[in-house]
Formats: sequence, C-alpha cells, structure tokens
Amino acid sequence: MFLKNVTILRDQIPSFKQYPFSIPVIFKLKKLSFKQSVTFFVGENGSGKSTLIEAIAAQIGFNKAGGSTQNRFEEEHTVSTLHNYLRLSWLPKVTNGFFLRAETFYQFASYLDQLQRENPDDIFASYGGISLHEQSHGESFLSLFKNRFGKKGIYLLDEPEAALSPARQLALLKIIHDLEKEGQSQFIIATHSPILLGYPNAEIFNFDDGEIKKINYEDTDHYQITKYFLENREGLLHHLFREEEEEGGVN
Ligand SMILES: Nc1ncnc2c1ncn2[C@@H]1O[C@H](COP(=O)(O)OP(=O)(O)OP(=O)(O)O)[C@@H](O)[C@H]1O
Repeated sequence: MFLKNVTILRDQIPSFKQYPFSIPVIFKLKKLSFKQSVTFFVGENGSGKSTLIEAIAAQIGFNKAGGSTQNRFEEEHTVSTLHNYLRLSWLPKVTNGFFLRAETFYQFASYLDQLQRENPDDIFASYGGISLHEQSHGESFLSLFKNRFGKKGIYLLDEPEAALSPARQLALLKIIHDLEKEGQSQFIIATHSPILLGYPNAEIFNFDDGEIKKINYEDTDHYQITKYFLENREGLLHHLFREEEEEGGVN
C-alpha cells in the first residue's frame, strides 16, 4: 500500500460554516490513517463519503470527475475545494491509478470516444477494445477494472456497485484480490454494497455519527439490515408497510 495518511489542514480552512467543511465528518476530521491495502468508506446517504474520496482523488492529481492523472475531461458537477486543504503522506508515492466516479462515468466514456476519434493510438485498447458506450453499464465498469487496473497504483472507487449485478460484484472482489495479493495496489472504496464490504482483511471506516470511525463488517448497517431482510423478509415488509399505512391512514 502507498497512501498512509490523509491530514486536514484545519488552520488554513477559512470557515467551517459552509460546504464541504460543514459536513459533520469533515468538521471533525483531523487525520485518517490507512492500515490495509483495501479500505471502505460506509455511511448513510449524504454523510460525506463522496466528498472525501473526491478530494483525495483531486489531491493525488486525478480528474475530479473520474479518470487518472492524464484524463482532462470537463466535469459538469460542482466539486468542493476540500482537496486544497488535504495533505497526503505516502510510502512510497504513486501517481498511477484511477478514480471511478459512477455518477460521471457516462461523461468519461464520451471523453474516451472523443480521444479515440482524435488520436492515432488505440485508446480503447486499455478499456476492453471497444467504446465503453457500446457496452452495458455493468460490462463497461468491469472492462475498466479488468483492462485499465493492474499497474502499481492507487484506485479510488465511488460506489462501483452502481452498475454491477451481484455476480459481477463478486467478479470485482476477485479482481481486487488478484491486484492486492501482488502487493501493487491500494483501493479506497465508498460503497453501500454488503457484498463488496465483505472483502477479507479490509478496514471499514463508518461516516455515521458525525465522525469517521473504524467499524467491523458485521456491525455495519449494510450487513445487519441485509441479513435481517433476507432472513425475515415477510415479517419485515409486513411491519414496514403496516407502519406506512398507519401513518398515512387518516387521509
Ligand atoms: N456541491 C455541493 N454543494 C453543497 N452541498 C453539497 C454538494 N455536494 C454534496 N453536498 C452535500 O454534502 C453532504 C455530503 O455529500 P456526499 O455526496 O459526500 O455524501 P455521500 O456520503 O457520498 O452520499 P451518498 O451515499 O448518497 O453518495 C450532503 O449533505 C450533500 O447534500
């Protein structure tokens, strides 16, 4: 693994009253240390996972909307300035890698199409041989993982499960495992997937409760809610729908 610590330069932050510094986990963050080659960020929607992973990616020099240090496509979504206030500690430093942002993957695929049109080189060769637009969403994600990942590098993935079937999520676990066992890759992954989170020996950081804290796999909501749902589906749904009916019953 390469990235050891992310430190936030708190004394340089102009105001904690505005996004992204007002997000509770960012407000409290001082330093995050990585001990394993695979780290997961989990937490409720809106808890700040994407904001932090995007800032780490930007501080490495990756395109904030997804891609590597070479990719320079225009992102349409607003990005935070958090990266300007992060210090990354490496041992050793790597610049190779990729930032997968599920949200902007479509734009990234269009950018590759444009590069392919404008360049004599076969740009698609690193992405499975054909345009990512000509593959299904899930196929294109997996093509990226299989073909573009591999060299010594750091891979930041924001909700990679977004397009992947459960079987393909298992395939991604295998790809991560193969890359990690060679000791050449580090992964930081924001996810809601109980399958991905089950990766062995990963460190999981929970963004709930307003502070980033380590959590065991079995203690995550993702594990517990999924397990409970699968084991008690009928009862849980009955309870859930009855509560809803009772709440909306008067109308
Ligand atoms: N560009 C923005 N401007 C202002 N607030 C923002 C912006 N982007 C995100 N936020 C807010 O910051 C908070 C954290 O958002 P973020 O996208 O990091 O959450 P997340 O944990 O990745 O959520 P999810 O699991 O839904 O992807 C949310 O409350 C969100 O509304």
